[in-house]
Amino acid sequence: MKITRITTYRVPPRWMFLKMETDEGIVGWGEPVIEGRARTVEAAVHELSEYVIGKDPSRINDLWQTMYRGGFYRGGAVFMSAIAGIDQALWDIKGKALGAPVFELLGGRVRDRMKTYCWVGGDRPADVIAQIRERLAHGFDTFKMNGCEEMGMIGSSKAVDDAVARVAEIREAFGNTIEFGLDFHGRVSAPMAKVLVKELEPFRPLFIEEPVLAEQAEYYPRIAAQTSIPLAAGERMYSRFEFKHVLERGGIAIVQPDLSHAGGITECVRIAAMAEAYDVAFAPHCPLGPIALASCLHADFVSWNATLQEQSMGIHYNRGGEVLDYVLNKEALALDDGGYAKPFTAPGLGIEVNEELVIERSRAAADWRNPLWRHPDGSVAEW
Ligand SMILES: O=C(O)C(=O)C[C@@H](O)[C@H](O)CO
Ligand SMILES: [Mg+2]
Repeated sequence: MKITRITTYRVPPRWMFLKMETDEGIVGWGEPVIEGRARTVEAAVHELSEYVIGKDPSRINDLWQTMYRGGFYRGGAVFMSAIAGIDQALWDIKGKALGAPVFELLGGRVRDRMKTYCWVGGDRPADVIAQIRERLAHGFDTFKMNGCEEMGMIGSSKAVDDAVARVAEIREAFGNTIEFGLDFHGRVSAPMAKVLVKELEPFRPLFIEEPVLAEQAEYYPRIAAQTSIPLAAGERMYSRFEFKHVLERGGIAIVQPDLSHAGGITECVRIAAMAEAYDVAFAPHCPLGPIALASCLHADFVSWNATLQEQSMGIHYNRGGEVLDYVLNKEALALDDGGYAKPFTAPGLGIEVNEELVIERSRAAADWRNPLWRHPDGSVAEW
């Protein structure tokens, strides 16, 4: 079998799908994207396709290594996202060619179902009580929200008190009947992370995500030393070679690589295995579309230390497009009571992409951009 063509489709709300065709008629789908830089990743996909077109799609490992090492320069968000989408499509093709779901090709399932969580609260966390109630009614009991709004390097007591009050209100309303993670989203400086974590300790959030920016990873062990709250990070780390330093230094209890940013299924299953060796949990980041989510779930089903899966149904970013819009066999991504995903039964990634809708919506796909926030003094604020 040979790969004959790679086509990319930028689609609302902010995703990109990749269609990989072969000379035997088997088609694979991937989701290479950096939210807000879709066109850049698209260019990288088509540059990397020079290594892929005409090749045997069954040789995933060699194609992966060729894309990663072949261009001398390597790593980073753009190229690792481009590799990720191509990798996902290769696994989709392999599964379809062999008539097996991808998790079977990776050694089979370690679990019968996978726990997922959903977002509440939006960019500026608000109305979280009402949104938790609404999601509870649909069977979810595990949530994530932004921990704060903009935060100065040395933030105000009001900003700290607002963050703590929101969490106190949640615990007041729901006690321990729900779990929730707090995403600091890179908005919090190292000094302020120490302040916030101390104030949040009594409310026991399930985890604190990106307690500081990935480029401040040396603070993870120092922050971990002052709190019992598990720290999570990984959405802005792009390969085993970045995660190894974090795992060696310690401090992170949950790694959250994104299957569409960190080299795809091939790389993220390896990252999960590395994390397991350090007794660190695996909880893939996935605020994206159905192909990314399916890829995550295959990695979850074969990774013993997979604990929680992010999924973006109903997330505040999904304007103009939702996860199941682009899936014909929607039941494949149906979440049972408690937000559990069940194993795929169809071969490959296990979802049937609605290609007609993808093509239609790609025709007028706006270029999504994240907001550019500024502090009161006019300086750029981390979003
Ligand atoms: O889902 C998460 O954990 C996030 O931090 C959301 C962020 O990744 C945006 O998708 C960036 O565009
Ligand atoms: Mg996050």
